[in-house]
Amino acid sequence: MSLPKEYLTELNELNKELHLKKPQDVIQFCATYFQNRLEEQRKQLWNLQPRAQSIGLNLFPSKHERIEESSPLLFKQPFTNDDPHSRHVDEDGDTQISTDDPASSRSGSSAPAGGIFKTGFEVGEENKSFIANSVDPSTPFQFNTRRASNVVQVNQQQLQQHNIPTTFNINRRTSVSAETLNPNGIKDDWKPPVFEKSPEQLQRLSNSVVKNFLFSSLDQDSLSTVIAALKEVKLPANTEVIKQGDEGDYFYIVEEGSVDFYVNGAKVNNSGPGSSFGELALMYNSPRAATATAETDLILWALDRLTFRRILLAKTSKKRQLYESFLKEVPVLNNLSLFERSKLADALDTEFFKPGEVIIKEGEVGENFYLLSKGEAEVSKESDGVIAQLKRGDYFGEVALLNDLPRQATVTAKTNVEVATLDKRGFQRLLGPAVEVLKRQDPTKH
Ligand SMILES: Nc1ncnc2c1ncn2[C@@H]1O[C@@H]2COP(=O)(O)O[C@H]2[C@H]1O
Ligand SMILES: Nc1ncnc2c1ncn2[C@@H]1O[C@@H]2COP(=O)(O)O[C@H]2[C@H]1O
Repeated sequence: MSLPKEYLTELNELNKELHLKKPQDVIQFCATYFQNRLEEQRKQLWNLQPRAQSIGLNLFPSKHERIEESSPLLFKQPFTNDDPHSRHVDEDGDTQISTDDPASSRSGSSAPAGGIFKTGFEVGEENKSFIANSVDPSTPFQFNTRRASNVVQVNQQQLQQHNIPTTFNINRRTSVSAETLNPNGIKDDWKPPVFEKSPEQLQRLSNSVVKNFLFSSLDQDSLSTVIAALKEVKLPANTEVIKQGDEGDYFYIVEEGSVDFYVNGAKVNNSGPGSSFGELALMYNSPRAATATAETDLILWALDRLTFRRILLAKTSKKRQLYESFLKEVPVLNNLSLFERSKLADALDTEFFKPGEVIIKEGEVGENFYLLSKGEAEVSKESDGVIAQLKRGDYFGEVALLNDLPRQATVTAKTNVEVATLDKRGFQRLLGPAVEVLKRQDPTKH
């Protein structure tokens, strides 16, 4: 009998990790590995809550929701007394299920978090009788909702339609502890991993990986931390390194070989030595945006999610963070994918203008495209006077670049103005589907 695909995926991932880390205590390793997977999944589920709510589901029933005697405990993690899925008795003696809202702090049990296996497999007396009741994950999907009558049947098609992964055991009650959802998703007692490296590996790292642009802005301490946390991964050609839709675990830098990227089965990209990939899911806590497959044998350096977020992301992608939310507000960029938007953010520069300053002058050669991020500006023509007003989220300077013409109008700051600028090359390469929209909306043709 063959196992369901999701099980095989989990086991393959574990296998990959075992090969990478070759732990001495295999059982402890597997236990910790699955504990971390579980936390990640719950977090992912939390991110899906808005989408689930849009189809009438609540993945996080209220913390104080009473258990109906007839309702079974939907998922059991039998390792700690502090199990967020367990029943516990609250001050006024009521039995409750703890489904802590991840946005609020951990509450309920006063027992210290046991942590997997730290308690020697203690199972709270209260919990024991429920373990047997855990729902078989192979049963049809059921979400428990907040409503009284309570169980909503959701078929796989509906989940897929709304892009909610069907791979996890949706039958369980989910909980994300506050610990896993602090702003960076980083535990306070977090310590970066350290992978010992031979002089030969260090030499290779200093010849190649450290030259990746992401490392250039790291101070010496951060650089040492990241280098220690990198682990070498050698993979044969045709290996799937990342699968579209999966959760993000590692960020990769290519030392040798080349990688193909596929979105919905179509090849969209290829990258070689010195490049990096796998950052999007880690930055945005989103599912993997593409499948990455080894075109040739590969030597990669992998950086775990937490070190990536805490060190690399914190120090290097200020610009992405700065522009991330603004770019979402720009109507003309609505159709850009997350990938396109973040590449665009990387390429933007910021310029400031005082009231009355000319940003673009009619008749001059056009070099930049502009997105107005702060303030107000006006467009005028010598022949017609003021013809348009611009505010946050508006763009200008596209006409000259699209048509290879001199500037068709003057743009002047009315207040203090901040603009994000994109040079001609970036304009041609990075605006993707937005270019068609810009052409359609050409103000000189209306
Ligand atoms: N066109 C593309 N769209 C999305 N991701 C891409 C593309 N080309 C390369 N990638 C990389 O593929 C990675 C897949 O995992 P992530 O979504 O974490 O990050 C993604 C990017 O680093
Ligand atoms: N009616 C208009 N005619 C010309 N340019 C306009 C008009 N309205 C807005 N603009 C913007 O003003 C910009 C001046 O520089 P560009 O010609 O490159 O691109 C132009 C447009 O982005």
